[in-house]
Amino acid sequence: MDGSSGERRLAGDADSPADGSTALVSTSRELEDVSFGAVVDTAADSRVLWATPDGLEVVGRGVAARLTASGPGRFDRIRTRAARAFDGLEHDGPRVARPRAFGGFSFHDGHESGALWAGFDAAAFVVPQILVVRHDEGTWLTAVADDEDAAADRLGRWDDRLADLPTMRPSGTGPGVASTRRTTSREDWTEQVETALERIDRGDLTKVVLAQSLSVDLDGSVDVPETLERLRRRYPNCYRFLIGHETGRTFFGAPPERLVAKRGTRVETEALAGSVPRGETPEADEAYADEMRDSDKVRREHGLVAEAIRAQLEPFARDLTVDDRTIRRLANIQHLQTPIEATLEGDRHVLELVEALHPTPAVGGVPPAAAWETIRDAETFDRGWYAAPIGWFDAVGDGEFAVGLRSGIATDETVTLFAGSGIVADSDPDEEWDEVQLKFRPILDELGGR
Ligand SMILES: C=C(O[C@H]1C=CC=C(C(=O)O)[C@@H]1O)C(=O)O
Repeated sequence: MDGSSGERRLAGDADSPADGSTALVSTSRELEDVSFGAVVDTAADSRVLWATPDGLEVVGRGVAARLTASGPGRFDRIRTRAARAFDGLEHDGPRVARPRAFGGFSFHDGHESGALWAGFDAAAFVVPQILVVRHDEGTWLTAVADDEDAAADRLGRWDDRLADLPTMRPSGTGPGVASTRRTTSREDWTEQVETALERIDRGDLTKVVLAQSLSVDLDGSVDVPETLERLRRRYPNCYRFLIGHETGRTFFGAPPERLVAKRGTRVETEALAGSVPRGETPEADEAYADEMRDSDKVRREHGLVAEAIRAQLEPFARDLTVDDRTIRRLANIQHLQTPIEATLEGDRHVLELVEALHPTPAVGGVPPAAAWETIRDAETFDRGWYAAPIGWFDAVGDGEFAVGLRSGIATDETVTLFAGSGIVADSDPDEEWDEVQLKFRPILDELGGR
């Protein structure tokens, strides 16, 4: 943080401004290029990185406003607090460089940030003091502060600071993996899957996504921005995110799955569920894809997700289109994907859609209550923010959220990874085990020092 102004904290149960302050002011300037990793690499303060497959990249530092909430009303409370934080906001710059609140939610609303997730509340967003945004419209630096002079001053100081940073930064190699520890043994996993299958057999449950975590001790410090840069090269059609907390913990990942994107009344989402590996040859690749398309089990698993998203979105929509299923190919895995688009009936905040959609049965299950109960009974680790909505929203309630998959939480020399898979009737515990291991690979490979 540059220390010239305090943060505005909007938390607790009172919805009055915490500091009685006036509106936020923001100002932008176009930049020559800058290395995004370099902007967030050594920060000990709050830092965020957000990048989408369509090429938007944003990094942020410091806290102009912090919004936190807990419990079942957390989506609503964040919205109320955001309205106060953004009330009267004056932005001098292009739309792409406007202030946005970045952050996310925990998977469960009853989340309490224990040791692993220290600093990560059940809902937490920051409006950064400094944003660097890159899109087709160029690269922009934005400063946010409590008044015009402070914003202009911050902009000037960061412009000078960025001029000293490299425009290219080597993406390096991973620190190397010293050892890994599982929270779920193979025996425990088999038992968890079999218990879920019994519930499915009894008719209490149709689908549940069970997960595992893998704790990785490294040979040296992890550089999360560098790791994300390497993930960008291997997984260019995935999101990338980093949420770095002052506690020194950083949640990061390269998820393939969009939860929702909203601009005005246009909404885009997708069902992404069903997985097979990549083949060694184009023929083997296609054979796996065919196997997935033809599998009754995968079709059921996927269909439940598409149907739940359609049903959740319908009450908000004037029209809604469920497109044809396609195969989504990532470097190490293939998924079944159904794009879903809608036009909203009226003016909505993206967080209303996030609340309606989370968790989709791609990460939760059907029916939701029985799936949540099964997850709580089965899992021996704290999901925290894994598989939960991660993204941003702006002053008018537009925004974009990914599902926090293919993710991990890092401290200096450890990273805890998370991955899961959908269990439906006919699931085989051994095949589901293999699928989970495949989903650990993207980050594990980049940590391994290949
Ligand atoms: C739960 C995860 O993946 C979800 C997304 C795509 C495919 C999935 C599957 O085939 O089970 C999962 O629903 C994860 O990556 O941890």
